[in-house]
Amino acid sequence: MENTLKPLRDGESVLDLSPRSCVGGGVEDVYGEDRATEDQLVTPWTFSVASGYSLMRDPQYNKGLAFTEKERDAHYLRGLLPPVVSSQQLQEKKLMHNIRQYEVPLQKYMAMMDLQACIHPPTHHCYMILATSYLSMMLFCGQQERNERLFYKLLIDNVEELLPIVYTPVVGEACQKYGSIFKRPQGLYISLKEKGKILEVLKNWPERSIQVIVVTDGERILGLGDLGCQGMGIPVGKLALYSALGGVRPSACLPITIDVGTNNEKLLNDEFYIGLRQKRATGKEYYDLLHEFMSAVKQNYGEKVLVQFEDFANHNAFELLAKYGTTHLVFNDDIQGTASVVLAGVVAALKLIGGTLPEHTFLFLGAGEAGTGIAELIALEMSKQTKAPIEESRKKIWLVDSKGLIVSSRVNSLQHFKKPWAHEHEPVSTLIEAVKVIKPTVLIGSSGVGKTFTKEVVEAMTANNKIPLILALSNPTSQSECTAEEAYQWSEGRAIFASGSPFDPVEYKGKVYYSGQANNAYIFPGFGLGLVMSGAIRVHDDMLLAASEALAKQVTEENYKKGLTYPPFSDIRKISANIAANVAAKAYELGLATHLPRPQDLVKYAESCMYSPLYRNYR
Ligand SMILES: NC(=O)C1=CN([C@@H]2O[C@H](COP(=O)(O)OP(=O)(O)OC[C@H]3O[C@@H](n4cnc5c(N)ncnc54)[C@H](OP(=O)(O)O)[C@@H]3O)[C@@H](O)[C@H]2O)C=CC1
Ligand SMILES: CC(=O)C(=O)O
Ligand SMILES: [Mg+2]
Repeated sequence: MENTLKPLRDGESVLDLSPRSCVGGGVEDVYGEDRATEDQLVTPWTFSVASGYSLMRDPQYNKGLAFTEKERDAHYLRGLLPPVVSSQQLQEKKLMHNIRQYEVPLQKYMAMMDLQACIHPPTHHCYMILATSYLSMMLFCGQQERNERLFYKLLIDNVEELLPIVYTPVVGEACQKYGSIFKRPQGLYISLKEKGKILEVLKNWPERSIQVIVVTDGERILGLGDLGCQGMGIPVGKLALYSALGGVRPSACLPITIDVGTNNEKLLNDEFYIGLRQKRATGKEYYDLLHEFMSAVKQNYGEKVLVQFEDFANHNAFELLAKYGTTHLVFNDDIQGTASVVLAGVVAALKLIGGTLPEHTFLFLGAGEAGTGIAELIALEMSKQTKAPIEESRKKIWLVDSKGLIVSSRVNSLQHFKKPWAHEHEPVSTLIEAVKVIKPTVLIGSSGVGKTFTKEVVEAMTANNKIPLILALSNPTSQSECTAEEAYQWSEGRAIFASGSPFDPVEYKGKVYYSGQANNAYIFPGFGLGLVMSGAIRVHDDMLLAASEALAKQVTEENYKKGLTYPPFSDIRKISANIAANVAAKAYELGLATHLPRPQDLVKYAESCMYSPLYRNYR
């Protein structure tokens, strides 16, 4: 297609529709038409109110059968819809019924994705139609009726049923099969091919007011390893939760996958693979691309856009967080979000297992992002309580990696993030030995390897503790260190158990046991909302503690009676509002908030900021 539209400024896209006044007072020549000489071609375009067919095909505004009689008249919808006028509730009932008909979870995932908007057409009722590109987008997207508000209504109202579908565990399978199930693009793909042009690529995204970006490079997708470009399912899923659980407007959310290749041979040889067919770029080439990306993000969206790093491999994750933590509003969900959710669960569990946080001894299987991130936040909280130096608190926390217990004799060969945990101890090579010699009161799995909490390990925990606290954090379900059933059976019903991916209640010796879901999904939506609503410019560890404290406070007596250390996800909007308020309060206290003056009642303010999926009436 010949397109000679001349952007006004370097890299500025044709889809930038925000009207600007120019120095002389008129409207800016955004599309370069006034400046075009006679020999230059200009694309004819028109502003139009979305109506008729295009309104039905716009996922942000589509209501399907719920368009009212008045709207059908006003928006040229007569005849395009059958006569019945449905309510959103009835649409929801029908769709839930349809989704429940699918027996295969991946089919449910695909049905949900078919409903969700993936790319927002140009924003607002008033938008530009470029005949050629818009038509081709419509054809590309297929004829599926997409309806963003209905998607979020379903997810919010049926969160416990649908969370495992759009999030872990099913999203893991979706990523593994992404190439085969791929129908239309979701999110923004930035590959090595876009090197030097990332700012332009960002400008191709049709939304301008972005508040939260979730970005992955696909190298450590859940516990499934390197899925390359197919990791896109994760940012898409995380951002769906940002809107559904945390109330951040969907149009303000931008999922991004950075494709620097993959070392996954299976994908490289898969004819349906959607990413770059090359080995991963590393070193300078990798960091230069990431730097260009981070600079372009700040240039395009400003200082207050939140960038959430997700599922990067640990050899890059810690470095990126340290590097950009001082210049950007960044947050690593796997290191920091996980830490906050686990600390909350442990603090809440103290009511059931007894003792204070510093009185407990922790043993981790897995010393990567999640393991060391959690360990550090627990140590920080212990130190706040005891007023002892953090080095002292760390001594209560032990970690096992693939080579055994992390001890001082290994210090020289350890990655930097493991070094603070190299305590004085003789070498111990297995988890079971470590449980026997360290005698932890809390056992946390963050290894990404399933079935590693064996019967022997759980029995050893039970022998040492009246009520062992066992957290199997690895995702998806196939990678869980043990199942809920195993935890209750092997501990003879004594364990308090929570896991990264959900397990159904378990009946053991006539009693029903409920396990919680220790997943950062409790934290990041509310945490992000708190940052956005306060206009925070940096993330601080105390904000993670604030989020954790707010979550722990939401556990009720009724939850405790069931053995739960997390509140149910069905209350998540209320939980997120409380987390957001606590995080925002900390941002104001630390002088990191720019949204001034500080709202008096931050919980109410958080609630008032939250996106609602209810249909709007169109004039
Ligand atoms: N529930 C939740 O909210 C979250 C769950 N997770 C899950 O946690 C898991 C780990 O994630 P992350 O920390 O980022 O991954 P990393 O790759 O950073 O760390 C994995 C760690 O596990 C260790 N490990 C691997 N295999 C074994 C083994 N057989 N025995 C002992 N240790 C082993 C590795 O050892 P070595 O260093 O020697 O290679 C490494 O220390 C994933 O499954 C992920 O899905 C992550 C974030 C949030
Ligand atoms: C939950 C999550 O972030 C993970 O498993 O990576
Ligand atoms: Mg993750």
